[in-house]
Amino acid sequence: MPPSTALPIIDLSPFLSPSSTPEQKRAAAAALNDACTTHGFFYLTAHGVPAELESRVLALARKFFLDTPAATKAAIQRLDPGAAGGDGARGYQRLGENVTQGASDHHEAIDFYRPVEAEEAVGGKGYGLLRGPNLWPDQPEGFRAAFEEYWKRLTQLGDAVMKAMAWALGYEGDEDVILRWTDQPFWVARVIGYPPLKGEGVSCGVHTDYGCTTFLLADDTPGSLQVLSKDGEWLDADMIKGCYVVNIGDMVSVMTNGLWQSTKHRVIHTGDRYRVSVPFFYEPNWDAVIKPLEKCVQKTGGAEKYGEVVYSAHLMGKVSGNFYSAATDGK
Ligand SMILES: N=C(N)NCCCC[C@H](N)C(=O)O
Ligand SMILES: O=C(O)CCC(=O)C(=O)O
Ligand SMILES: [Fe+2]
Repeated sequence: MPPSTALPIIDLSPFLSPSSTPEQKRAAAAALNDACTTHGFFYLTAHGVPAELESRVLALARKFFLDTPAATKAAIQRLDPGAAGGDGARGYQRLGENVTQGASDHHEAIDFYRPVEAEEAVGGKGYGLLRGPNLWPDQPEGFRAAFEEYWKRLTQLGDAVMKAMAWALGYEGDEDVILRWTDQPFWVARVIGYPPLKGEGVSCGVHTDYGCTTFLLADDTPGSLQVLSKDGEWLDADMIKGCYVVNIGDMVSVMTNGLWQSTKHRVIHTGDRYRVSVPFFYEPNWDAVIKPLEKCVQKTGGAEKYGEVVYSAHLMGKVSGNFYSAATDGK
């Protein structure tokens, strides 16, 4: 079997449809449990997000990176917290500005987060980390409307997957034990452009995602995203038409007491095309205090392997180390 088909394809539509039976939900939840136990990565089919909307956001992302002037990108440049207009996290980041494991990533991107009531500006200038407004490009036409519509759909899909997780973990009659952590999900969305690597380097270094569930939509460039299997082998996770590549994040490792682990992955994009991807990260509430679920503790030997984790603290710890400082990198 070629490595690209090694990840399972699963259907969680019983959690999207109001007319499904408990049996259908149980079968879907069992497949999810399998996929999350074995890989932490899977393909999600029958997700109900319109293909037209998916093509539209991918095309707009490509246009933003390849067809807009440098000034359009500079106008929404990510700035360090405290700098005028900056919250350190939201906005455009130039090629090489994102850092993973101490090395520069060969991609450019715009990062967006769930909108929050902007904090008081720090010292009358900027915002605290992650507390500013999203920065929207004024081109291409229709960018904001399309992505807002897309993320609304993805938030609903994320809600459904959390329900499926609750069932899969034994909380069929008690979903709220988990859903209370995600009723105001502090989602993250990236719009990423990858010029091909020339020689050394990585497009995005090895990492795990931070929160609950990542839904990746990318163009059809093959052989870029790679997933580290439990036996230490890198598997290709190429896009399959009509499916998302889905993976679980660090907060799911905590909730499940390690029963399901967030899986390492990386992007190495060679070849001669410019690759575009638009991952949506469905995450816990900003102030969720995540801790191992009782039933998961029982299934994993009876001892808690993780203490309580405040999601915002985990996120800020990650984000604060993700960038070369815009103020000091001399550009
Ligand atoms: N919100 C999420 N999950 N973003 C993933 C970014 C991964 C790369 C980042 N430089 C890092 O080192 O984590
Ligand atoms: O672009 C991709 O294929 C994945 C990017 C990724 O892993 C991330 O941004 O967390
Ligand atoms: Fe990732």
